[in-house]
Amino acid sequence: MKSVLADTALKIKSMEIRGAGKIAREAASALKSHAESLDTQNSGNFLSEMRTAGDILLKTRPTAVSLPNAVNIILSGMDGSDDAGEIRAGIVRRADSFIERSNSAVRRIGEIGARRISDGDVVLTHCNSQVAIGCILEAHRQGKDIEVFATEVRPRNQGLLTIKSLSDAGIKTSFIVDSAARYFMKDVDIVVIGTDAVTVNGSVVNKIGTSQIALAAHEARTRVMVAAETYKFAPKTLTGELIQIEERDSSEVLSPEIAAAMPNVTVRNPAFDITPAEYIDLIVTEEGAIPPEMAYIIIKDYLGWKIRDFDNER
Ligand SMILES: O=P(O)(O)OC[C@H]1O[C@H](OP(=O)(O)O)[C@H](O)[C@@H]1O
Repeated sequence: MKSVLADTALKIKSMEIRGAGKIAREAASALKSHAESLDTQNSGNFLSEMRTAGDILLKTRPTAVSLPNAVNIILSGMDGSDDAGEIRAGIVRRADSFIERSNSAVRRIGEIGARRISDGDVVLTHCNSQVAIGCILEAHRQGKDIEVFATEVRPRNQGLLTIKSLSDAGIKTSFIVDSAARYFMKDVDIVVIGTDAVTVNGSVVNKIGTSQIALAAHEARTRVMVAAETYKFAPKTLTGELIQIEERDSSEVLSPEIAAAMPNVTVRNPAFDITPAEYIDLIVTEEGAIPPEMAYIIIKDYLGWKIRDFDNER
């Protein structure tokens, strides 16, 4: 039988488990199960098994920083004890607390973000972000009469998940192809999106196509609001490290049979792009709404990362 950890890693890689927040919570849960399943009493073996488990999860998808942040939160502090039982209990405690804090952050962001959506607004969203949709659903729940444009999100069509949630909630929704975003931007009051990573300079890494939408929004003077739990802020960008943009398999875009007939064609399939801070009005976190320029403060003062924390990684 496959272990929960191996199963979760596989599901994250294949995108059966997807969405930056969910990836982080499922990784936390898998680390907890793994810790509970290890029957070794030797603390050295226990630590090394857990570090290997963390590495397996980290190798699944490279962009969403919620994943390394979750792994780091759960595995940090393991070295403080030489009692395997105590280490296990610490991991279980931190995993439970991470999952609880994540769920409550999603709810809190929904409440804060909904205040920025007014009665009568037309909202555009891209991809399938639980937190971004949470803001839209909460605005609707408050009785605001809103309408949504939701993009298709080629090649994985996450837009289908989004329109299902919006439709189930009774929200009037227009489903559009990704390339129609600029065409409709004149009708949109606010773009509401999620993120996989926020860098120290306030850039937002999100599903491919986001930066084009933000550019069109900027041109049309339409506001862009990003919903982001604080564990989506990328500490290593403090050291100048860049976020790795995942490039997924070409078969997601073009079937191998069709591709085989065109040997001179290469499919490029980046899953994310980067939207600079100047195209973003506001980032809504569970700690409140902030301008993107405050990302540095979130990473350094709120999350408590210091540049010397990375000294031994040089
Ligand atoms: O955490 P939440 O807000 O749900 O999702 C955040 C982001 O994660 C998704 O990535 P993918 O579909 O896993 O590649 C999308 O880019 C989405 O905007």
